[in-house]
Amino acid sequence: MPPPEDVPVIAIDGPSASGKGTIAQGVARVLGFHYLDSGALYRLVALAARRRGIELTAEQPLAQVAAGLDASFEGDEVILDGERVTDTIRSEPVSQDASKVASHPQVRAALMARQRAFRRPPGLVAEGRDMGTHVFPDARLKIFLTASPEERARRRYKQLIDKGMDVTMIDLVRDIAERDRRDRERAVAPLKQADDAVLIDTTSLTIDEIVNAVVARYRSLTS
Ligand SMILES: Nc1ncnc2c1ncn2[C@@H]1O[C@H](COP(=O)(O)OP(=O)(O)OP(=O)(O)O)[C@@H](O)[C@H]1O
Ligand SMILES: Nc1ccn([C@H]2C[C@H](O)[C@@H](COP(=O)(O)O)O2)c(=O)n1
Repeated sequence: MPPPEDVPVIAIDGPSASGKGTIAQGVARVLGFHYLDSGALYRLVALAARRRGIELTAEQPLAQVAAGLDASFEGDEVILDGERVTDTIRSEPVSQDASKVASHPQVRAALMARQRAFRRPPGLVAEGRDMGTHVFPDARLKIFLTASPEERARRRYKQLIDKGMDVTMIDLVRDIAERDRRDRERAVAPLKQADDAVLIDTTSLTIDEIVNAVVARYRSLTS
């Protein structure tokens, strides 16, 4: 087994609904790499905390929840305390709660080793807000995805309606803006483009075009 630092990482960061998860999974599939959805971990902490009646301002109890999270990823399914929570963690209330718990430094610290453990041969595609800036600063390739706020709201609306969730465009535009502001303005590991990240505005690009562009750039670095 090579040391973790020898295992290549592609870090994909960006604001909500910019397409990070979709693109990261596509790139991982093409390259045969592992995939880390770091946002799911913050979502799981938020859901577990709510279920235990823990206030989202209570940093130390939240960090304990994060450190002891009984969660696993099985294919496309997310399991918490033995229960399938794949769709539950994607709801807008959990999205907002995840952004709140993620503002606590002790929660972020408690999740660090868990995220880094995903770095296994032959490689990892990791997506979130601080993959390139904090969790994998030595990533072989760093991508920062953006899209216009209107396009991101349209994508999220379609995604949640397709899952049968009851949402409105007006609420989504507000929720996305609020979450992005909180994620950008927090003191620790805020959402921001790493200095050495490649910026891709995905507003008018298809999923295939973006996946192909990221894979081509990665291969150009390694050939
Ligand atoms: N380039 C694109 N064109 C059209 N739809 C897209 C594109 N990229 C992603 N989508 C769709 O937008 C929705 C949101 O994408 P995704 O969940 O990957 O975003 P995300 O950045 O990971 O969001 P979050 O950080 O909030 O979890 C999905 O339904 C996805 O299929
Ligand atoms: N690396 C990460 C990933 C996620 N978060 C926080 C901030 C997000 O609003 C929330 C949910 O993430 P998503 O599933 O939308 O990617 O979790 C973070 O702070 N750092």
